Amino acid sequence: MICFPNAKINLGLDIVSKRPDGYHNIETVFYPIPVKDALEVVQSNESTFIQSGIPVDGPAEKNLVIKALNLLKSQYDIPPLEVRLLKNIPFGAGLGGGSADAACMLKLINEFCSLRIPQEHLELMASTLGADCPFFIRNKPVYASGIGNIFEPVNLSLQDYHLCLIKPDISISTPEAYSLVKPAQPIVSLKKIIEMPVEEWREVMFNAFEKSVFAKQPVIEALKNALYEEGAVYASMSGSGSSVFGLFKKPTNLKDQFASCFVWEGKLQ
Ligand SMILES: C[C@](O)(CO)[C@H](O)COP(=O)(O)OP(=O)(O)OC[C@H]1O[C@@H](n2ccc(N)nc2=O)[C@H](O)[C@@H]1O
Ligand SMILES: Nc1ncnc2c1ncn2[C@@H]1O[C@H](COP(=O)(O)OP(=O)(O)OP(=O)(O)O)[C@@H](O)[C@H]1O
Repeated sequence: MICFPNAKINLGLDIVSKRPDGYHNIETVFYPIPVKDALEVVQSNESTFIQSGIPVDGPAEKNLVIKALNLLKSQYDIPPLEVRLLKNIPFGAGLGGGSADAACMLKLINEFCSLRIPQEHLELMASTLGADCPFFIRNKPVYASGIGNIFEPVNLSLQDYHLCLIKPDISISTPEAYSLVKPAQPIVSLKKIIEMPVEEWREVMFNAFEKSVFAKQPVIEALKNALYEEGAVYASMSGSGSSVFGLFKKPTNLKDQFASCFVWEGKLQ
């Protein structure tokens, strides 16, 4: 059985407060994007893990896919499986690729082994694997609060827009990015801002990580500015970086211009 874990972008992100557990309450809008890994499970005599594409550092048991499998194994009877992961989504990018893989693994095994775990329970299990993980169980545009795990539907479709996503050869550590931001209650909630026309987002919507990440890595800010110069209606860093994205009314062809970066261009769904 095979599935294709997709990445996300954050449309706006406020870091509202620091919690006693060290995490931060945030508000953001998650939007799924069609940049995808491939994840396959096959019944086997022994448990194996084969990883290809962009190499993920560390041993198999540290991979979020295997962490998700081991979490299920601790609660359910799962036969030995061969797991294959083809990694295309860059990490250290703010695209939630590892979380997407973990959430897809939970859903895949739920189906493959007919475990019948309800969605709410899958979301709870996912939240133990990472703050971004529960979103990928739903994988629909949502307004998120809490640590990014409390969801409300948003009436938002970007199907008419073309996405240009650029990840420079820089990785950002998520804990470090959080530690550099002073939390603040937003003046206007993102819940209201997201209802405005996309053309107005540039003036009112922002990602609270940008200021400190741009100060440390000015290249990322330069990429965002370049997207506006190319005609983006809205451009932003995603999550804690280092990727930036632009929403365009027309298809873009910027691969050659940013040849040293990972670039993905295509229509949103
Ligand atoms: C930046 C975002 O991608 C925005 O969607 C997420 O908030 C990050 O989510 P994630 O990578 O799944 O985060 P986790 O793997 O759970 O946490 C990594 C580290 O990030 C920090 N962290 C994460 C999420 C959050 N709401 N507050 C935090 O302070 C914590 O230091 C934590 O130890
Ligand atoms: N399946 C996986 N895919 C990607 N990274 C993984 C995976 N499993 C474990 N990791 C580890 O997670 C780290 C990447 O996490 P990180 O949070 O920086 O990346 P991200 O997927 O871009 O998400 P974020 O949106 O939180 O930035 C990698 O350095 C790697 O060691």
